[in-house]
Amino acid sequence: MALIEELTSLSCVCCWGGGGGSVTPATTTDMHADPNGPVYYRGWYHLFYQYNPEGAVWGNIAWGHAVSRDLIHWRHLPLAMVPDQWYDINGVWTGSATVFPDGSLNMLYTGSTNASVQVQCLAVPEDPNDSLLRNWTKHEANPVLLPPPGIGDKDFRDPTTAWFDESDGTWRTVIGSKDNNGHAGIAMVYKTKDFVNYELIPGLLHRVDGTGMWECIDFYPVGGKNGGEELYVIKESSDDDRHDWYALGRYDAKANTFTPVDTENDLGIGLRYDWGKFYASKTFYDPAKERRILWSWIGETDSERADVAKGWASLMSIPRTVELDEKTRTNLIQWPVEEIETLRMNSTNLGGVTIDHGSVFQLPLRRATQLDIEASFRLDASAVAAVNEADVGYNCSTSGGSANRGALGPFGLLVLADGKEEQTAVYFYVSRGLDGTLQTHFCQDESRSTLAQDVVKRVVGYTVPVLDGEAFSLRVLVDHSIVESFAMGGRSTATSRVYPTEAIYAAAGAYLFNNATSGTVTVEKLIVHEMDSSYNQIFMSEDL
Ligand SMILES: OC[C@H]1O[C@@](CO)(OC[C@@]2(O[C@H]3O[C@H](CO)[C@@H](O)[C@H](O)[C@H]3O)O[C@H](CO)[C@@H](O)[C@@H]2O)[C@@H](O)[C@@H]1O
Repeated sequence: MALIEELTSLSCVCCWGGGGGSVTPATTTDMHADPNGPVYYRGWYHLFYQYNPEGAVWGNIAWGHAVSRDLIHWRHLPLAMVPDQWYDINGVWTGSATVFPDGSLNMLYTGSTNASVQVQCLAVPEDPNDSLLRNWTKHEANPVLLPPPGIGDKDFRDPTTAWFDESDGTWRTVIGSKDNNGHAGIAMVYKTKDFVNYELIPGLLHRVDGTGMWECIDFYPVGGKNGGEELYVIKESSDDDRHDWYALGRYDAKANTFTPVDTENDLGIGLRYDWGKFYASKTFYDPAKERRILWSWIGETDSERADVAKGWASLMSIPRTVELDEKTRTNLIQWPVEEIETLRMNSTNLGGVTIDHGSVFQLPLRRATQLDIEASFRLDASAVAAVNEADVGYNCSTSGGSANRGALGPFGLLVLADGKEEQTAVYFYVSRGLDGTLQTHFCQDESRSTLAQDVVKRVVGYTVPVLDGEAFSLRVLVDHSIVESFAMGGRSTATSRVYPTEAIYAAAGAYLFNNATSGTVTVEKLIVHEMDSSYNQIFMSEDL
C-alpha cells in the first residue's frame, strides 16, 4: 500500500475528507470528484463537488459544498444536494451555475434516475438571501430535460453554465454526448427562456470522430481585449482516456457551430489543460476580480484498496486563472490564482547559479514539503549552436524520462526528493528537428516518485511554445503529495499525485539538475517560497 505522509494541506482546497492534518473530516471515509457549479455569490466563492459521503470510492453521489472568501481558505458546509428523488436517486451528478443579471442564480445538473437514465434537473437556492447557499430546492418540474431521440440514455450529461443570446432572448446551455457512428464526441446546444422548457437547436455545436463520450463540457470566450479577436474555448473530459482536452475556435451563434482555429488541434486530439492527473474540470467567471477561474478533480493514482484504507480519495487542484495567450493565440495560459501567494512565508533567492552538464545541486532549504518555486533557465548559447544533429521523436512519456540524456536536456528541478530513492522531476528537454528548429518539451517524471508498488507512475508532458528570446520558465507548487507545475508562464501544465515514502518531512528536499550531455544551464531566476497551510475546516458561525 502506498503511504501518504500527511495531508496535502496547501493544494487541498477541497480535500476535506480526512487524511489527517488540519481538516476535520465530514465522515471517516469519503470520495471527491468533479467540481460542480463554482460561483461567486454575495462575497463568497462557492465550490460544490461530486462527493460520496459513504466511502472512498465512486458511488452514492451527492453534492459536497465549501465556501471561501479568497479561494484559498475553505470552510465545509453540509451537503448541498443528495440523491432523494426518483430522477436523481442514482446520483446528483455534475452541473453548473448560471448567474442572472439581477444577481440571482440557479443550478442545472444531471440526475441519474431510478432506471439509470441521465436527465437534466433544475435547482434553485431555497433562500436567495443566504449568501452561503446552504439549502437548495429541486424544481417541481424535474426532470426538465430527457435524452433526445438517437441519444443513449446513459450518454447525456453535465450541462454547462448558460449564456444569454440576445438574438432571440434565450439562454443556451451545452450538453455532452457521443455518437456511436464514428465513435464521435458531440456537443448539443439547448435554448430555454425559463430553464424548465427547452428546445434542442438543430445540428451540433461540435463533433469529433474517434473521441468518444464528452463529459463535463465547458464553453467560454477568451481574449477580445485591446482590439484582439475574441475566441472560444471548448473543453471536454474524455470518458475514453480520462483527460481534459480543449480547442480554441470561433463560435457562430446563428449557425450554432464551433470551428477550431487549427484542425490539427481540434477537440480531443491536440491541446490539453494539463498533461498529468486532471479531470472533469470546470471554469467560472469571477466578477469580483474580472477573471475566469479553472478547477479540476485530481484523482488518486494508487489503488482503490489504498484509498479505502486511508479513508478518503481525491482532491481539487489549486484554482487557476485561465486566459488566452495573446503572444501565441494558439494556447491558453493557466496560472495559480494570485491569492495563493498569501500563503508564502520564507522566501529564498537562489538565482544566478550555473549548473554544468551532468550535475545535480541541492537547494539549501529549511523544509521542502510545501513550496512555491519560481525558476527560469537559459541554455548556454554555444552549446545550442553546436548541436547540429537532429534529435527527432522525443516524447516525454516514452523517451525514458529524466534519466535519458540528450545534448540539450533534461534540465530542471527535482522535488519531493530524498537524494537517494525518491524524486519527482520537472524539466525541459530541447531537441533539434530535421528542419533545424528547436523544439522544447516540458515533462514531469513520476517514475521515481515513490517506492510504493501499487501506484501508476508515468512520465507526462508535451511540447510547449518558447518564443524568441524567452527563458525556459517554471513555476512548481509542491505540497507533500501533489506537484502542480506550470511551464512557460502557464502555456503548459502538469499535475502529479505522488506518494513519497522516504522523501517526506525533513527528508524531502529540492534540487536543480542538468542531465544534458553538453552545455551548461544558467539559472537566471530561482526564488523558493516556503508555503503555509490553508487550515481548511468545518464552517463555524464566526466565519460569517
Ligand atoms: O459522478 C458522475 C459525474 O462524473 C462524471 C465525470 O467524472 O462521470 C464519471 C463517470 O464515471 C464514474 O463511474 C465509473 C463507474 O461506473 C467509475 O469507474 C469512475 O471512476 C467514476 O468517475 O460516471 C458515469 C457513471 O458511472 C460514467 O459513465 C462516467 O465515466 C460526469 O460525467 C458525471 O456527471
